[in-house]
Amino acid sequence: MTGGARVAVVTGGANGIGLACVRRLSDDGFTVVVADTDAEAGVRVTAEIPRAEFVACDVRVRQDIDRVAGTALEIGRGRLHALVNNAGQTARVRFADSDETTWRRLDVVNLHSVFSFTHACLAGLTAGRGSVVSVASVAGLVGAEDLSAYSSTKAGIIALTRSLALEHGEVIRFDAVCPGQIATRMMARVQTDDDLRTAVAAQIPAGRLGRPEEVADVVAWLLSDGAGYVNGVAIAVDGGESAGFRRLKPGVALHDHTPAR
Ligand SMILES: NC(=O)C1=CN([C@@H]2O[C@H](COP(=O)(O)OP(=O)(O)OC[C@H]3O[C@@H](n4cnc5c(N)ncnc54)[C@H](O)[C@@H]3O)[C@@H](O)[C@H]2O)C=CC1
Ligand SMILES: O=Cc1ccc(S(=O)(=O)O)cc1
Repeated sequence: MTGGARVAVVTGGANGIGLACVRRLSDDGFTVVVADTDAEAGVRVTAEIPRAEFVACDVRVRQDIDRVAGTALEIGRGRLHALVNNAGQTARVRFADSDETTWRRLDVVNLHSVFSFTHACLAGLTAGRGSVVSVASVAGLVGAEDLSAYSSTKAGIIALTRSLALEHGEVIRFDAVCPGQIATRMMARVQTDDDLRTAVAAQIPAGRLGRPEEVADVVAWLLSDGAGYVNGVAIAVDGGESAGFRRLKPGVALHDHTPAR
């Protein structure tokens, strides 16, 4: 890169995984524009993290998105180097009990926002030969019981990522990360309920929930020159949870083993 600041935009960057990405990208020398609805946390981010600038933004609102893109392009003098589409919400509900409102909310916040933000930033990313990482989920790689609306939006993010990699691969790289169970407020119940946490940890080969910083490390790598030939991938960051079936209990196999004769 020649001259000027390297500029990144992180949506949902005021808390959780997004906040860890903002910290990490700031450490890597980026000026980071943080787009989030949480103004209280956003003000803290600006005060505490060098080169971080908060812009109040609801990712459902196109005018808000254009304001964020405008701020980033002003800082980067027309060039944008990184976009992290991270803002997301969840809804835990049986499919039979789910309703239009829930499906529309998750569709607009989780998936449509990736279209809107990427579209608003496309010219700047082209000028800056930038890269985009979108935060999907392992729930978008496999299914997830009681999370049908959520997992559908995350599968959509992965398909959109791959399609954009095909359309723009000579200039912009598009990748996705697929976190497993990460200790943020989205996972508040798992963190406060000891029995639940033990049960969840038993499903994960790593034996524990992930940390937001462990997702941010992979996001930062995907945005770096070290990943310059990586495009259109969806990387699970899940302690091995999506690798396959586990034993039900330590020492108890999933099936009886009948030795071959
Ligand atoms: N925590 C986990 O275990 C996992 C999280 N993810 C994904 O990671 C991303 C980040 O999640 P977490 O950090 O866990 O959640 P979080 O709830 O800690 O943080 C989400 C951030 O997004 C912001 N946000 C929500 N709706 C917004 C909107 N309409 N406009 C602007 N900002 C908005 C919130 O204010 C918050 O700052 C989400 O896309 C989530 O689906 C994926 C897999 C697992
Ligand atoms: O992406 C993984 C994920 C996200 C949310 C939830 S829940 O809504 O807290 O159950 C579970 C897994």
